Amino acid sequence: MSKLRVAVIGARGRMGAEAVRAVSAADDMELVAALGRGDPLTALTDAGAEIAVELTQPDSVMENLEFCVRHGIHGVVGTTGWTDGRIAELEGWLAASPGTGVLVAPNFGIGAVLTMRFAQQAARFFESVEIVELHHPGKADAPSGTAVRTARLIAGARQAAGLGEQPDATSTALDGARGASVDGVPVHAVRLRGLVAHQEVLFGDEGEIFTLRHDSMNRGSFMPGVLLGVRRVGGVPGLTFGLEHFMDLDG
Ligand SMILES: NC(=O)C1=CN([C@@H]2O[C@H](COP(=O)(O)OP(=O)(O)OC[C@H]3O[C@@H](n4cnc5c(N)ncnc54)[C@H](OP(=O)(O)O)[C@@H]3O)[C@@H](O)[C@H]2O)C=CC1
Ligand SMILES: O=C(O)C1=N[C@H](C(=O)O)C[C@H](O)C1
Repeated sequence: MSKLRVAVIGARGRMGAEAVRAVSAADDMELVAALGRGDPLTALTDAGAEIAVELTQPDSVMENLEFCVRHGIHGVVGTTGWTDGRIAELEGWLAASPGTGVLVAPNFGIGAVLTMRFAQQAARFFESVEIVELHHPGKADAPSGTAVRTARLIAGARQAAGLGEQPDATSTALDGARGASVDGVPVHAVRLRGLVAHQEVLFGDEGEIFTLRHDSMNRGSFMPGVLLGVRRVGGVPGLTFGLEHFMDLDG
């Protein structure tokens, strides 16, 4: 069987370097290009890349994806900073390139995907919920893409269950003390040397606290998810948002 021809964009970064190692070590994949900042995107077509793993920064990802989609190169995207406007733009490019697939995964960690699913399930049972995400100080964005996605899933589940706003007497709070509100869910971002990527979701109700916590101790933790995305994305045209769609979570 022929190997999947894979490129990594952002190959010299923390995640990109790990992805280069993981793809190179996978028996069913061939690393055909490894691009850093300043390298021309035409290196992807020159190398005959079928799938590009995109691990750059929010200010670079759109240009890279537009090139990939227009050239029929499937994308496996870990880069964060996704807004409704950006998703609509990406969907527009995909509509003009039928057969091309892009996976955008806010988090490739299997445990992080499960945390999001369990948080969505738990949301309707608790009056209060807050998210604390904790990352290394080199992280460009705050709050994390994972925290934003988790908050939106929780908010959707609360709304579907008919829950109203959470009780919160903020009138005396110092600016920022209650975190950022993502669809009504407070999100707190910690940046601390020594951390990699961590998240806690705290649910509270009368007399009980329910906490979900996930810890990525190193970036190798994201690689099984990246490789799963690479193997699956070519068979799923259009946009897939979230690695859970490539996992049999209910099986
Ligand atoms: N979905 C997931 O599971 C995960 C997602 N992430 C996300 O992935 C992204 C990368 O994270 P991380 O590796 O820590 O960040 P880094 O800053 O370590 O790496 C990003 C790399 O991309 C390079 N780069 C920037 N623009 C371009 C471009 N146009 N073409 C090619 N290379 C480019 C940067 O170069 P330069 O240094 O010159 O700017 C840098 O080497 C972030 O958005 C982060 O949030 C991170 C971990 C897990
Ligand atoms: O920048 C990181 O490190 C991470 N970014 C992603 C995010 O913003 O959610 C995934 C993970 O948290 C690590």
